[in-house]
Amino acid sequence: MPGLPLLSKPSPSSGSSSIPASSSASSITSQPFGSKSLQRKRPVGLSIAPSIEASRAPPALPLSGSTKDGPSGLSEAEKLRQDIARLQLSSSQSGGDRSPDSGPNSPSTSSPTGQPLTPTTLSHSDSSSSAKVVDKARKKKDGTKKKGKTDKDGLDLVKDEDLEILADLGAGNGGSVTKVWNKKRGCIMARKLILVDAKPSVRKQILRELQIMNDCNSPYIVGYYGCFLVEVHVGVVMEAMDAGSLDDICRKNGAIPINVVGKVAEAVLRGLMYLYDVHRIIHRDIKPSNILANTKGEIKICDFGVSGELINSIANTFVGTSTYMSPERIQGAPYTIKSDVWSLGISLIELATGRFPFQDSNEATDSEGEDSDEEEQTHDPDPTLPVSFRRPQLPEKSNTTPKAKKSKKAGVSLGGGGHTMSILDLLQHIVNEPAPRLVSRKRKFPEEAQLFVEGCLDKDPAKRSSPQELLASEWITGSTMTPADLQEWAKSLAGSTET
Ligand SMILES: Nc1ncnc2c1ncn2[C@@H]1O[C@H](COP(=O)(O)OP(=O)(O)OP(=O)(O)O)[C@@H](O)[C@H]1O
Repeated sequence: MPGLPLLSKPSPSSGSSSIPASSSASSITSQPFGSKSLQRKRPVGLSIAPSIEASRAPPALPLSGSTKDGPSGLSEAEKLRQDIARLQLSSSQSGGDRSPDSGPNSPSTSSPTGQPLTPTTLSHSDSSSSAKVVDKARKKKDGTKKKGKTDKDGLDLVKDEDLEILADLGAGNGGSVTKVWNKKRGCIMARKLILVDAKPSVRKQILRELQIMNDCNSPYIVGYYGCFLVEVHVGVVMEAMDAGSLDDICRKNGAIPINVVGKVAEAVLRGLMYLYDVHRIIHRDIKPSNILANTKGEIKICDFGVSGELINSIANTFVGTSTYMSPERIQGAPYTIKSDVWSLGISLIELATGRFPFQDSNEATDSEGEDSDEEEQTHDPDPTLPVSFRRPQLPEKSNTTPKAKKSKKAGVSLGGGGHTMSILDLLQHIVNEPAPRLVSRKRKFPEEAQLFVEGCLDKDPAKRSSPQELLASEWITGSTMTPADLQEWAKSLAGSTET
């Protein structure tokens, strides 16, 4: 971004705006990413958008603590209540697409004991079916009337009192996710509870996510069934993906087979293209924890909290900063769909090798699953290149682990606080050093897969492959993996939530 101040690592006493007031020298040196190699070789001349720092979220202000503001005299909490009510209404009006047996976004139709209630078929790997879905969604956007059930009987309005809690599924920066049984519909769903911050910017972000989820209908996007307010939380009810997120899968099972990773790549690209073509949005937070799988063999993306609308753009603000972020995003250049392509490339290396690519090969941990490559070297093996950076250890993730812990292990989010310097170091590395590659000392990856990842990770976004080009690549078109194979893989995973 032109005119940005250069970012050098300031000392705590420098008074630079790059360092939060609470940072201390010890907190800087104790950061997990603060590798020796970095201290030896400090990149110079790097410009990182100052808004990365601005993205560090202030503490949440609960609804009850909100004050009246604005000319309307309504408190932010009241505005949120009204917005949620409007969204509930629009969800129920589009309820025909959300009944349990209504296609790609159908919820998991097993009883809590695992007995299937309504069998569904797998169709997403068929590209023509994807085109039809895009077409359908486009018509929907154009105002074509939807078929199906309306909310006459209130069936489609998901209410908290209809949900029986079965198990914890995980926790993120935004809230916790629980597996629930919808007594009224007789099916399993996932409920995410987000602590409401009454600040307008946060309210806007939550509503943006809900609106996007509400508008989406794609086999590559996690289905959405409704939202409601519960005390100081917004409850979001969505499709339960019973094999969990890919970061969990990787953590429990080690590296994912490369042919499955190819299918992950295809599903994510189709999801991104759906968002872009139909809704004019870019995801902006592609990473393994936002890619979910189920035992039907489906792979879908979720988490639109930081998705940016291309029209009426908020695209130059930094939100959702993470280590999956592309070099141009780190430097404050405008977001494009190619930034998501970069994040996909980094995610694919992580899934295929079982390790985050920016990790010092000497510091691999044994907590990455038995299949992980302890001797992994995902960077160019040329010894003259700088040593890559260490990712913090990945302890076994408990479903009840608070996000604070998860942030610490992953060290990926500036929003979590406490990792600012180390992550800035990593961001500098991403900008200044060669991109990682899909290589392994232990495994031989197909050349087509390596070329695909190389296409994702060109540091110049103009030269980076587009989703269309990637979908047409040999790795994707030449895949021999069938939907049944994918289903078999998903069913074989340890820890699927319905076993
Ligand atoms: N629809 C779902 N079905 C099954 N599991 C889910 C679902 N949504 C989320 N999860 C699980 O809950 C975890 C937390 O999800 P959440 O979206 O709150 O945060 P995250 O994506 O892990 O992290 P961040 O907040 O940094 O994006 C996920 O990692 C995943 O394991």
